[in-house]
Amino acid sequence: MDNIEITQPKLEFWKKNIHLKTVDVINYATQGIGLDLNNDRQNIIERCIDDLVNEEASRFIPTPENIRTKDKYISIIYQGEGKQHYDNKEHDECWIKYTKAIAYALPDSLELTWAYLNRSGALFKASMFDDCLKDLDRLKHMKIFPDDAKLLAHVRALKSHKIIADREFSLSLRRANNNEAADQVDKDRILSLKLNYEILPVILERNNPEVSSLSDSTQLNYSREYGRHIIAKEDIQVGEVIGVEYAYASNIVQDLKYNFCGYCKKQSWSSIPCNNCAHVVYCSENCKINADNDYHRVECKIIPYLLAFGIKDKYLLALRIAIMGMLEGPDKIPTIEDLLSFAPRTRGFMNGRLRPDVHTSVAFMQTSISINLIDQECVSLADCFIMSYFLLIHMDSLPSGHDGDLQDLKSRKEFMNVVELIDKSVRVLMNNGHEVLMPQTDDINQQIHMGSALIVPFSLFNHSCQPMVIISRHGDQFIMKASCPIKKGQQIFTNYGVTWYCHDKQTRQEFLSFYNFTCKCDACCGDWIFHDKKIVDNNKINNEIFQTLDDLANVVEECQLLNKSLHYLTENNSIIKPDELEVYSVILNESYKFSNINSPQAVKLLYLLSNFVELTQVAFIRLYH
Ligand SMILES: C[S@@+](CC[C@H](N)C(=O)[O-])C[C@H]1O[C@@H](n2cnc3c(N)ncnc32)[C@H](O)[C@@H]1O
Repeated sequence: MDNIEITQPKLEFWKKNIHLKTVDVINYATQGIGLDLNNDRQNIIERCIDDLVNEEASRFIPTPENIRTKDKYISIIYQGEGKQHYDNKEHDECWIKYTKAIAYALPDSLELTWAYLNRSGALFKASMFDDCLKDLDRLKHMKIFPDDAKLLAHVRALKSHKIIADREFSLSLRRANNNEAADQVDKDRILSLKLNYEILPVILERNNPEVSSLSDSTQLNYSREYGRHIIAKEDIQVGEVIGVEYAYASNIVQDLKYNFCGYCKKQSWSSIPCNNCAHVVYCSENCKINADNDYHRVECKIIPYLLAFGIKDKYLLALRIAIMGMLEGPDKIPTIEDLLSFAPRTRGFMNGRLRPDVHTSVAFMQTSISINLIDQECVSLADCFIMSYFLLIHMDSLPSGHDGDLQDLKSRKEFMNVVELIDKSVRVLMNNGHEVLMPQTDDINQQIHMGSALIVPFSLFNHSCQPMVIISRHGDQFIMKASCPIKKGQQIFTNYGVTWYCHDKQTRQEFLSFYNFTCKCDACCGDWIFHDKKIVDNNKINNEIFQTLDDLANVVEECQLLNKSLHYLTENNSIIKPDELEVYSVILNESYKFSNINSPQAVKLLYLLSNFVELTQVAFIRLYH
């Protein structure tokens, strides 16, 4: 059942065909008549569509069959699978199946009542009593609530309340006896600490007047060589917060879409579904309303079709960005003339400031496509045609009974406008998007890939294989911190792939080929052989950093302590509070005094700090016990 969103063979064939056609056109346009993929974009898009409409096999966009959105029978199947996992005591698997049963059930249906009740049972078994009670509470508002279900719900609620009360009582007893040790080994307590761990939003002390989500210790510059980039206006210490921002738009990968709130991106166990589609859940009514207002009311109707076409997560996020632009209003989507009228440094500024929450700033972000990536380009353009088609159908901009003939569509200006808007969003996202990773409690060394985010001000930073910053995520807020001391006037570089510094030069340059520039960092120019990731893992870091230096006994000792505590924290699955990180930053600031900033040793220090920063983030939790 897990392959509900399978791509259908007819669509596969059509997509393949449309990709092949696009390959021909792009090859001819770029190599044959020398058009530029970046600057002659409109021309290339028009040529692609021209070619498609001349080809009978590509001309009609087929309508996917058996589109599954809310569906009583799918919900029932998931309930059955959930029950099997319940009997096998597989709590995590059981919970996810019941959540899917909730997502697919029709509003106010008997299936929805049973799905909530069953999930409350899974949560009860996994000792998630607060969430269990939330699900049971929802049942009170269900239109269909049979007596046998009512009785079960009532008994479960009573049991949950009793366990919660007993817990509180024993906790207060322990506190009264000051029995810290016993307190620490209480597994339930640790789990509930993690579940309820909230990090307050971080607020910058001094804001940059032009880019308010960056610190005033930074400045936005422009040069021909680097484009827009950020420099330090004053000396910056390790650990100093450089930027704090919410994503303009972000998404959750399909595999994890039932684990997280689709709006605020918190892991959520007692989630509620969208009323119309089965593809998103939320932690609260509030998040549901916000998502609908911002983008989901449009997305909701077309996502099932796009999933049937096998459109990938990144393109779906680009579509979301385009929809947000359309909903903000045509004045927020700049024209070509607007694009040309701005000075390069202040592109997209409004009243002298960059507004990371407004589509205009997104539309002015840098895009550049490498000629080496033709394949990706073709997939991308073909997907843009498909997304534009379904978007227009939903927005009722096409005549009724329209049969998907591209010839007819091509003559419509609104179709071409939408293709161009989505294509632009794809390119903005590819060039500026951030991968969002999350630590997980069961294996702290392996992060999970949660999704992607577009964080406008963070995209003003250029790349270096020796990054100077570290980015962590708290809910939908992203925090950038200095990972090494930065001198006044220096450009501040980030790393476009969090773990790239573990790879050799050739591999790094392959990754970077997409961005169309040659990295001139010391590691690339000097062709350093970066250490293998394993060497820097945990307890091997300490002595290596300082082995060539004689008189650093204190720093070595502190680093060893630091390393030991990291090891301890990792083993015990702990969370570090952001203010606790300060002490580590002090030690690292000291260490950097004795270690050349442009050296592989400095990368080891960076690795040490990133491990700590990782532990300040809430980890992905699975229900094991
Ligand atoms: C996320 S943007 C960075 C901001 C960009 N410089 C701008 O003007 O908006 C990525 C693009 O910046 C440029 N870039 C990034 N790192 C660079 C570097 N180290 N040297 C030169 N250009 C770089 C490349 O054109 C890349 O495609």
